[in-house]
Formats: sequence, C-alpha cells, structure tokens
Amino acid sequence: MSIKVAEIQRRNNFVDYPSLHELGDDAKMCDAIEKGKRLIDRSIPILILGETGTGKEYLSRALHAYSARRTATCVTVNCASIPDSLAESELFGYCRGAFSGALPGGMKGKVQQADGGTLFLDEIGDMPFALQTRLLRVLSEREVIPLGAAQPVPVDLHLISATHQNLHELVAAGRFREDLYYRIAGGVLRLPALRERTDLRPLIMQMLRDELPPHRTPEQSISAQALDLLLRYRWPGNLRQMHAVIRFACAVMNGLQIQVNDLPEELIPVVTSDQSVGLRGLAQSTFSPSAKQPDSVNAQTGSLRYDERARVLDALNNSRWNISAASRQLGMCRASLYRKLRQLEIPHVRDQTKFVQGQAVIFPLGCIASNQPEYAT
Ligand SMILES: Nc1ncnc2c1ncn2[C@@H]1O[C@H](COP(=O)(O)OP(=O)(O)OP(=O)(O)O)[C@@H](O)[C@H]1O
Repeated sequence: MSIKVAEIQRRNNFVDYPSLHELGDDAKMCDAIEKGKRLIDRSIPILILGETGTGKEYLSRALHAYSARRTATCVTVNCASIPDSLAESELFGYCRGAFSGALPGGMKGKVQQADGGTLFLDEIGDMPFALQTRLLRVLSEREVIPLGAAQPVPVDLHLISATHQNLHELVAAGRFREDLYYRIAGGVLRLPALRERTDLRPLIMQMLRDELPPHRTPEQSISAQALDLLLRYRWPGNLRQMHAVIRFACAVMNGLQIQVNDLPEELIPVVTSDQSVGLRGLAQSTFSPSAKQPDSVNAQTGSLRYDERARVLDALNNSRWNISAASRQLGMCRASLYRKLRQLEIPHVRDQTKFVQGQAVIFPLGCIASNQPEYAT
C-alpha cells in the first residue's frame, strides 16, 4: 500500500475497521448485519445485544465503516470502565478552569469528539443513573453542555449502543431509564452466541488467514483432529475466546500444521485414570459431541446424532477398528460405514494418535464410551 493511501486511511480512521463481509455467513448474523445496514442508512439509533465476546463492538465498527459517516471518527466509550467521578467530564468534556486539576485548555468530551461520526456506547447497561439523564438530554436536544460552559454545543452523531445485559429487567428494577431505552433502541440487533452459529469453519479459516504468513493456506495449516476439536467446542467466551485460541495455536505451533497439542489445555480431551475420556480444566458441557453445535432448536437432532456417534464408536472400539467387523456389528456394509464416519466427522483411528505419558495411545475423538488405548505405535 502506498504511503499516501496509508496516510489517507489513517487520517480517515479506516485502519482497524473490519468490513461487514468479514463478520460471517451464519443466517442470524447475516440478518443482524442486513438490518444494521438499513438502520444506519436512516440514522436510527442501534442497540446491539449479545453475550460477551459475540462481536458487538466489531459489528459497530464495521457498520460505521459502511455508513455515510465513515470518513469521520467512531468514538468508543466503555460505560462499565469509566469511574463515576470521571464519567461526566469524559463524556461531556469541560471548559477552562471548570474545576481544580482540570487541563488548562479544557477538554472535549467523547460526545463532542464523535461529532460528524459515530458514538459507540459499550456496556450501556452499566451507565450510572445520573449520567443517563444527561445523555438523554444530549440525544433529544442534539447538543452538549460541557462542565463549566455557559452555552450548549451542537453535536451531530449516529449512536450505537451495546450490552450483554437485559435492559428490560434493568428498567423494571429502576436501574435504567425507560425513556433512555426507547431513545437508544431505535433498532435492536441480536447477535448469536458462537455455539449457535453454523459458520464456525469459515470463521476459523478467516482467523487463521489473519494470523498466518500470507503464503500459508489456512486449510492446510491445521490438522483434521485439531480442527475437529475447535468445531465441537462450546466456546463460552465466544469470538473473543476463539480469536485468542487461534492466536495461541499459531504462535506455539512447531511445524506446518497446528496439532491438538498446540491448542490450549482446556480444549484438549485427555485419557483419565479410569480410561474414559475426560476434559482438562472445563466442564464436559463445553464440548458438544457433534460437529454442528446443537442449540435449543436442534437439541433433539443433536442428541440423536450423539447416540448414533456413540453407537458407531462403540462398534469400532469393540472390533479394534476393524471396519468389516464393525460394519457387520452395525448391520451395514463397509461403504455405508465409511460414509457414516464422514457424516459424523469421526476421523480414522490412525489419525487420532496422541502421546500420553510418553506413549502413543489412541483415543477416539467422539469423547464417548470407555476407551482402551487401541494400540501403541
Ligand atoms: N468477525 C470476527 N472475526 C475475527 N475476530 C473477531 C470477530 N468478531 C470479534 N472478534 C474478536 O473477538 C473480540 C471480541 O469482540 P468484541 O469486542 O466486538 O465483542 P463484544 O461482544 O463487544 O464483547 P463485550 O461484550 O465483552 O464488550 C475482538 O477483539 C476480536 O478479537
């Protein structure tokens, strides 16, 4: 990129703004993005809801970069992290000599800094009540009065807010102003948790592409077993956790492919003393037995798949992975069993070797049933 283009991008704040098409192919995510595009075009205040780490700030920055205001700044304020005593001056600014200890030239608050651009209020549910009243005035009058100022200053901004909290409950508990809720929630976008999303594989590939040197292909840089674990994990920390895991694996990998042992401990199933497969560090519930994450909607399908996977793995273990014997036991032909293995994403046993206490042992990635190590290599 030429220095001139880089300078224009830096000046215009394009750098670090993700583009909307990088946010994924999941249907719920695409629905949120499409609604977001229509709302921001019409300058309707957007409220983004979702568990922590689901990409609320990421989406808000991408929407800003898409909007007509993209050449101005997107200013982020984390309402949970500003101390109460500083919140007012941080948000609304102050004039020269407004209080002892103030900067001699005064200070522009975040609201004024966002003039012409976008103001992103993260964790809005944590905004102190007194500040909510002042924010409401800014939003309804479209002007801000810095501390110590006699005259209001007009501001023109697009507002995006986000929270992982239930604002209706906060309103009912008297901790969030109802009138402010209706002012900020012109359009509500709900982001799915990562475990509900159907586009984990492309997301993982995209994150790998971002971390790997440009000449490396993401698909060839991760082993089938490591990818299988990433696809079946429940991701309680959502995209933030997935991003951290991929960065970790890319940093520690020794060779051309990320292996199971390059993943953080909590993702790796281990053979426990009673020879059954357990999980290090985390509750079993953080893993799903199927590659596609079952959620409340497809829980029944997920449980059927779980049963079938368990049945197939049992037959394979009983026959010591002799495909003919296992297919006889399951009452199907060899070709059908191979097809079933692909369908249930069960890698062949020879691809599932792992070293435990210096010895190579096999543990089926189904993480079900008691698994005698099949053979040492
Ligand atoms: N589409 C994406 N592609 C790659 N990484 C992403 C994506 N979305 C989010 N991330 C990663 O996840 C992290 C968390 O995202 P973000 O801060 O947007 O989540 P959040 O929902 O706002 O979290 P919180 O509720 O804790 O504020 C980002 O810093 C980034 O590393």
